[in-house]
Amino acid sequence: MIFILNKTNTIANQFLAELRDADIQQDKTRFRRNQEKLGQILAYEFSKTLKYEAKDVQTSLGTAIVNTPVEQPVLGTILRAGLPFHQGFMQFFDQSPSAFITAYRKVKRTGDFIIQVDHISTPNLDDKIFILCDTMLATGQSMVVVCKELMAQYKIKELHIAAVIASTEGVAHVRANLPKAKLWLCALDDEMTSKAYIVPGLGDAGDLAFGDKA
Ligand SMILES: O=P(O)(O)OC[C@H]1O[C@H](OP(=O)(O)OP(=O)(O)O)[C@H](O)[C@@H]1O
Ligand SMILES: O=c1cc[nH]c(=O)[nH]1
Repeated sequence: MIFILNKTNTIANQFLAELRDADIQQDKTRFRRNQEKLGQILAYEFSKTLKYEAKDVQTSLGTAIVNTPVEQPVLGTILRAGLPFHQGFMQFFDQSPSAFITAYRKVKRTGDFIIQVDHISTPNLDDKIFILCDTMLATGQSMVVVCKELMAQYKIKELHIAAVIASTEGVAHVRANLPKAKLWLCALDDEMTSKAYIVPGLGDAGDLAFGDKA
């Protein structure tokens, strides 16, 4: 299953346009805030797939019957670029626990890279619905390495992967290696540079949100 937000004309496209815009994205607060908004919107779309049960809510005048989710998903993100997008998910799933993973591209002398996972801090994911949020899904290698590491430790009930922008190559890599994962994207781009940056993409998500790395 793959859901792509910008296939439908909604206000989300304005946030996505601002996020990609090389001038507007110089405003770091707005850059992070637009990712939060897109995280909120995808969280809302995702929430339509949860199971709901009727709950009695006592108002000051009577009893309202409200359908509420049976369970909250566990959220997760890969530091550091994914933080604002994850924050958006957290604002809607505001009772969910979260997992944080440190992973980065370790470039070899040949120019190729491997994904180095340094640290995982997570609640128990056994029998949980888990949504891993990361801003960019470029080669898809970070997502696959991190998910495989978590799946080796836990029996995840449902795996969902959310990204603001994905490349077609990254989506193919995820599908080949994590066939049961469901994908939630804001946009899907066709190209990548030789250094595996998505084109047109938005540039370096981590640096734009938090500043250049030393
Ligand atoms: O699909 P992949 O090819 O594995 O690339 C995706 C990774 O790149 C981005 O992080 P970034 O490189 O901007 O790192 P940062 O969070 O440390 O800034 C993004 O948030 C992913 O974690
Ligand atoms: O396009 C890309 C690819 C990886 N990381 C980014 O920040 N941008």
